[in-house]
Amino acid sequence: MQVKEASIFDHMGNKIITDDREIAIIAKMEDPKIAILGNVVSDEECEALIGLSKDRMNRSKIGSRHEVNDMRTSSSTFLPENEVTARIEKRMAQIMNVPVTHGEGMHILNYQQGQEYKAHYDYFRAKTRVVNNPRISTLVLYLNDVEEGGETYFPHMNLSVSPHKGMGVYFEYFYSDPEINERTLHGGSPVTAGEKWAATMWVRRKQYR
Ligand SMILES: O=C(O)CCC(=O)C(=O)O
Ligand SMILES: [Fe+2]
Repeated sequence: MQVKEASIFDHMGNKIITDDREIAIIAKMEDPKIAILGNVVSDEECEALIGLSKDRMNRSKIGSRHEVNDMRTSSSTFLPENEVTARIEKRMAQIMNVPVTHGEGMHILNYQQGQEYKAHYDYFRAKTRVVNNPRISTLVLYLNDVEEGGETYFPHMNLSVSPHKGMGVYFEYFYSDPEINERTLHGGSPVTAGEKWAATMWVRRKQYR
């Protein structure tokens, strides 16, 4: 008998009620669970996060050697904790149904026209050693309306999520069936007009901070 694997994102109904905001569940799919969410952050919060990031952006680094790579041409920064980031991280943790201390913090991404993040996995695929505290889930928030392009796409799922200010996409990849995890391959399509601002929270299985 095929037993359906459990999701941590076990919200029922059309909305998620957090301490300070009602989040809309716009769409979801299973195996892997992917959910499109609305009303995650207010316009003011989006603008505050962009404002806090503007002077901190660095060319994104990826991988354990932290090399600049064509995989990710965007700029990014981890925001230090303050009142705004703490409030939003707490909300993101409630949406993701995990303790906030399991989150890596809020990672802000900026894509200028032509920039992209090629298809990748958010989980670590160490072949030589077991990962002690693996990543299990991701929530990407869109902080502005992108004129054209900049979708988050999942090539194995034939799914592409358009970036709209205040909305987000959740997905998880801790399934015991590796094939399900591999379906979370995703990327940020090139921005073809305008720019894109996004905030990512990656969550670990155990406490991280
Ligand atoms: O920018 C996006 O749409 C995707 C971002 C992403 O994949 C990540 O931050 O891990
Ligand atoms: Fe990612």
